[in-house]
Amino acid sequence: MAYQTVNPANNKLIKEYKPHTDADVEAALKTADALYHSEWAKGAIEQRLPVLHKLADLIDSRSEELAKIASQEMGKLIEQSRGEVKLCAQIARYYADNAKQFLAPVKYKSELGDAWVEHHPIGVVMAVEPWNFPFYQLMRVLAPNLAAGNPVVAKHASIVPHCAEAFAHLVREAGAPDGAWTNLFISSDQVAKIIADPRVQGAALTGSEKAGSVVAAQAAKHIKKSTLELGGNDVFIVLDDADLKKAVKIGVNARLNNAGQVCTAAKRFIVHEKVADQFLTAFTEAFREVKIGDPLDEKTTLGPLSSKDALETLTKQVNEAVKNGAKVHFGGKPVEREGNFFEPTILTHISRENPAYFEEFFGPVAQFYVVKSDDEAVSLANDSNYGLGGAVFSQDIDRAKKMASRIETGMVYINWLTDTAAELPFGGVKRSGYGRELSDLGIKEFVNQKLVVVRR
Ligand SMILES: NC(=O)C1=CN([C@@H]2O[C@H](COP(=O)(O)OP(=O)(O)OC[C@H]3O[C@@H](n4cnc5c(N)ncnc54)[C@H](O)[C@@H]3O)[C@@H](O)[C@H]2O)C=CC1
Ligand SMILES: CCCCCC(=O)O
Repeated sequence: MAYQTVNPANNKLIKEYKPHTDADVEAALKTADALYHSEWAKGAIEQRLPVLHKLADLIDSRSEELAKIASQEMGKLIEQSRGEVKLCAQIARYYADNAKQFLAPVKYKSELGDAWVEHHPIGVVMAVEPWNFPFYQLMRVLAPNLAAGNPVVAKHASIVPHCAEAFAHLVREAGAPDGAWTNLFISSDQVAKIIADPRVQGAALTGSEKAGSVVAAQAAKHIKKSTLELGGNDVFIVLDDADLKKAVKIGVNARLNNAGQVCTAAKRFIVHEKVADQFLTAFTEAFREVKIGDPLDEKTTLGPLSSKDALETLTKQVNEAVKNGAKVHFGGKPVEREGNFFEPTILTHISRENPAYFEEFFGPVAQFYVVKSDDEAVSLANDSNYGLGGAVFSQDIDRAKKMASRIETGMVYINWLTDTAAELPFGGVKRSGYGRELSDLGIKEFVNQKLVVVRR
């Protein structure tokens, strides 16, 4: 796979990056493994945390430059890229401030004696990351593992090499030793070899089910732990007592943010029949007002998809959905202009026999369903192979909480879109993957939770 920066707003090639050789990979593993066996990784956590504080400060001081790199490389609106960069600094600071407490020994009451669990790094971790949040996806792995003492070798998506390199430079400039984070422009086969290498103890992947299944199988084959953050087909449920104006505003953002290329984007809009027409009218009006354009233009509200492939995939999916009976209520096709732009789209009348019913649309395409009851909303929500996030809108919080508990996903937001924050666990169930990133849960995914007992 060629590592290239191509501007998705005009498909102009900006830069090609030289792939890393097997010798480069060996050198990276050697350095990372040596670091793991050093005092820096195995010793007191206090020596590692200042790097995260410094990294956060560096990111803040270069936020505009970093935001531009992301927008130019994968098409995210410049304001949303600024938000992503800010979030990365927050994640770095969060672990700098909290990791020591998260990894402190935990006492256990036992007849056997004084007992406690210590938390130790396990070794080099392989990170395989996607293009949709080109900095956030890297920081989600770096911050907890650097705090814990696990060196990371990272393979980023081939369409965001500039982001990958900029991130690696920032980590080094923040004072991280050689081997703490190594970016590798490598192939899938080289990833497989790294995962098989005895110096590597775990694999973290965010991306498609296909990639997740392959990487997790490789890790399992070598008895190594993996975490998977995969696709989603998240619901956005609007009950008959919802604040409709709020639900529409948040719903539009939940579908169109990052041109809809978010694993936790609202994808299936499930609306109570009593308010369905009102909601759909307002939702459609909001889609009509979208301003399609260059993501670097502050006035743009819908940018391009990340690549030509992504546009082709989405176009095929929508055409297939219509062929199988879905109705295009709004939009429905690529925009006639240079770049990878797709119209904000609303599909209705999707029957369970339509393959689209079970598919994730990784773009600005909303599926719209009408239900008669809460039970029907829940069973429709759970009739999915995915289980990542979801949102419930109702002014009766108890009613919404009951529904949230019944939805089979890893995250549910009430009267808000499925969001993310350093202090909140992120992850799903079913074919959306397993494991959690961020929060106190994320830092324990790749540590040895070692029991020590002193016999009285
Ligand atoms: N959960 C999430 O946050 C994301 C999910 N996705 C899902 O992935 C789909 C396609 O997006 P892509 O970025 O193309 O995802 P992808 O799964 O193809 O790529 C994600 C990462 O995995 C790597 N990869 C792919 N196949 C691999 C293999 N066999 N061995 C090792 N590494 C491999 C890619 O190079 C990239 O670094 C989207 O439609 C969406 O469903 C994409 C981005 C983010
Ligand atoms: C703002 C939500 C971040 C989701 C990251 C993802 O698509 O994996």
